[in-house]
Amino acid sequence: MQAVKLAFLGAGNMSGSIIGGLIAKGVPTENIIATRRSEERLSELKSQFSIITSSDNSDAVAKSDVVILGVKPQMMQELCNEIREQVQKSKPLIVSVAAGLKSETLERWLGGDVAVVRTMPNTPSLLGCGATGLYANSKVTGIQQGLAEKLMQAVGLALWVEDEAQMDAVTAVSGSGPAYFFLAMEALQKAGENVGLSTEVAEKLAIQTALGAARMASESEYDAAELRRRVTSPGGTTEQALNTFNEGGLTELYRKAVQAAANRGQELADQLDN
Ligand SMILES: NC(=O)C1=CN([C@@H]2O[C@H](COP(=O)(O)OP(=O)(O)OC[C@H]3O[C@@H](n4cnc5c(N)ncnc54)[C@H](OP(=O)(O)O)[C@@H]3O)[C@@H](O)[C@H]2O)C=CC1
Ligand SMILES: O=C(O)[C@@H]1CCC=N1
Repeated sequence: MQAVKLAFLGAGNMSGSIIGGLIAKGVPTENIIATRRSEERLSELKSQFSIITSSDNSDAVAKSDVVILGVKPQMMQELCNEIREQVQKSKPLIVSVAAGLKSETLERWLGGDVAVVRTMPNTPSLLGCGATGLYANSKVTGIQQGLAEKLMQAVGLALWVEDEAQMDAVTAVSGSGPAYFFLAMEALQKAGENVGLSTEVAEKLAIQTALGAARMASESEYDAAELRRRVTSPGGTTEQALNTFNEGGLTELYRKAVQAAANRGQELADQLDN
């Protein structure tokens, strides 16, 4: 990754998280160009990361080996129109982080015969704790595939899917997933306040408990179900809480929520593909 020139087009929340994660891993800041339309936000990015910033997307493409498309799905066709000519000239590897949009659609918007890796990262990439699903179209060479994998591995876990349709499932589980856990922390904090804790104490306990549970699930030889059982004393306090979650249909609620997110990915693809 050290010598690879990277362009992040549309460097907002998601791309900013990847950029931060890459810099923390030692990727040279002079090899990273980030674009946005807002000059104010560009100077914020420059002062935050000391990277090269620009509002000229085509010029950023011309100077890069790998181009990360980081705009919202609804803005993607406009961006592709803007960079198509340069992409056809210099043929960089295109990496999309957009939800829903299929690699075939992106390739067509970019004029055809373009190597596209569709990815679905998440914002914990900022801390090197990301989780990214990747899918490569048929134009991606082995070397480019390795490059995309290294890029995402630098900021966390990177897993390839063989069937592009699974990218909507990845989006629904890990792309959107951090928000589910943030919501759980918010809810646990509020519930803690309800049983008498101060906001500050409830917040700290909720966050540390989430961190501890995630680390245990990740590092322990036991799976989450066994770890859960080990907290749950028969006739004890946890059992009462878990019974309440079960009565409220928490597992079914997760199923529905993840299904709704996956459906939305598909819907976005159908709406935007033209
Ligand atoms: N947020 C998340 O957790 C995740 C997001 N994603 C995907 O990442 C993509 C971006 O999401 P997110 O980072 O949240 O969105 P943001 O709005 O934070 O970032 C996108 C940025 O793109 C810039 N932009 C829009 N059009 C252009 C253009 N033509 N040229 C240059 N810059 C442009 C905008 O900045 P300005 O107005 O200054 O131009 C905008 O802030 C989406 O496709 C989403 O599906 C994927 C995984 C997780
Ligand atoms: O909410 C979204 O559409 C994007 C994709 C995954 C996370 N954020």
